[in-house]
Amino acid sequence: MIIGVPKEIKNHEYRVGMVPASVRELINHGHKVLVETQAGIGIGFTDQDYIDAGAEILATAQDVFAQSEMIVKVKEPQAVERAMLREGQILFTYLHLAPDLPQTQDLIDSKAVCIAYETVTDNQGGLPLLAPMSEVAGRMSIQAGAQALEKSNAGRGMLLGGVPGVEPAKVVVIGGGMVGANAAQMAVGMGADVVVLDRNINVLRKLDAQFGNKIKAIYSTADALEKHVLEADLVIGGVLIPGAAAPKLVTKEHIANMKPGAAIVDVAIDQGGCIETSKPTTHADPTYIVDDVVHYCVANMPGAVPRTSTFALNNATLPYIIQLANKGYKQALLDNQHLLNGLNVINGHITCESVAEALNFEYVPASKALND
Ligand SMILES: NC(=O)C1=CN([C@@H]2O[C@H](COP(=O)(O)OP(=O)(O)OC[C@H]3O[C@@H](n4cnc5c(N)ncnc54)[C@H](O)[C@@H]3O)[C@@H](O)[C@H]2O)C=CC1
Ligand SMILES: CC(=O)C(=O)O
Ligand SMILES: [Mg+2]
Repeated sequence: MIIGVPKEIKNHEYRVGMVPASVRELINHGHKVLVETQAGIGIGFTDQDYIDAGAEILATAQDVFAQSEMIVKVKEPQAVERAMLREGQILFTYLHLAPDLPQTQDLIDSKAVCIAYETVTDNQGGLPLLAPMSEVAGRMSIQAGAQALEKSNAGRGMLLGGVPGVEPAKVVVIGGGMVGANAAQMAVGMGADVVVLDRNINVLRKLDAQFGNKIKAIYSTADALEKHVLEADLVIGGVLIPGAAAPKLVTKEHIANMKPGAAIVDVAIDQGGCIETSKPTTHADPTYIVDDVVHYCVANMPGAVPRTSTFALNNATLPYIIQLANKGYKQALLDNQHLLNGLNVINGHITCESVAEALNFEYVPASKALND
């Protein structure tokens, strides 16, 4: 198969779909890899590194899209990239379609085969291609939140861990999954007072086993959420209903009643955000203020640490890229139900039920759409 790796074009996005070591694996399986010039330069990989791994370098994204049977990316395709997709071409990347009607409509119109990293599943009930970036974003959320709390950023002027004789900040993490557990780990390490809310009791049990009495793991009722959010200095939004738009758990009334200078980091912003006042921001201008509360809502947080993130992402995606390349999309999807769960759009049909529901499109089961 001919596999194409364009340079990412989202704001301050330096990750790349494949590192040279992944290219070498594909070449060893007998495939051809086309890489856009300078695609990896943001993390120190030169064109020569890709050539040494067996890739061919192309001058433009247009060339890569035109000549490749499968495009491997990191972030959702931007409008100019969507315009280059064609019928039957495989697109393997994050999509986050539920809050993004224009992208969804363009992918439907393209008739491409669009497989989303974030809805691929595994045997343990996890999301193996989302997990590594959730680890990164969860850990980063505490750094970002600590900065947002600084006075010069309009925060309350609090140090997360306090100092001897002065209370630490209260960090409230909503959603105790991959993002939430990693945020809690960092917040505990910095000496904050940490509460994690989740509505899955097994998740709360797991957190209890991991952290003991270093955190409070609380069942997430509307009551508990309101109490802890109003007491918080820093709120981390890390909930997910796979594929679906995030539920708006923190309302604009909550925000208005939070402490002046408190901060929120809405990591779930890529699925629309779990805070009513959230709107996506970029690394170039990551925060804004609503009712004296500092909002950080960057939708590609791992892009800030692209070296760590690209390797972590590639470690997870490579086996699936190889399956798709070796077998072709139809056989690879039919052979692996977990990869099939990643199929969001094919041949103009929406095959992810939660995306169809969020955007009012007809849902066509993947097994049916594959044979259309
Ligand atoms: N902004 C960014 O750069 C990044 C964003 N993310 C996003 O972060 C979000 C979280 O991802 P993961 O931690 O991997 O998901 P996960 O599935 O591991 O955890 C989500 C948790 O939310 C809980 N939850 C769902 N509804 C809830 C509710 N109403 N109240 C309390 N808890 C609830 C679930 O029980 C689950 O434990 C996703 O939207 C993901 O796409 C992930 C990586 C990077
Ligand atoms: C998951 C995601 O949105 C990211 O890594 O940018
Ligand atoms: Mg206020």
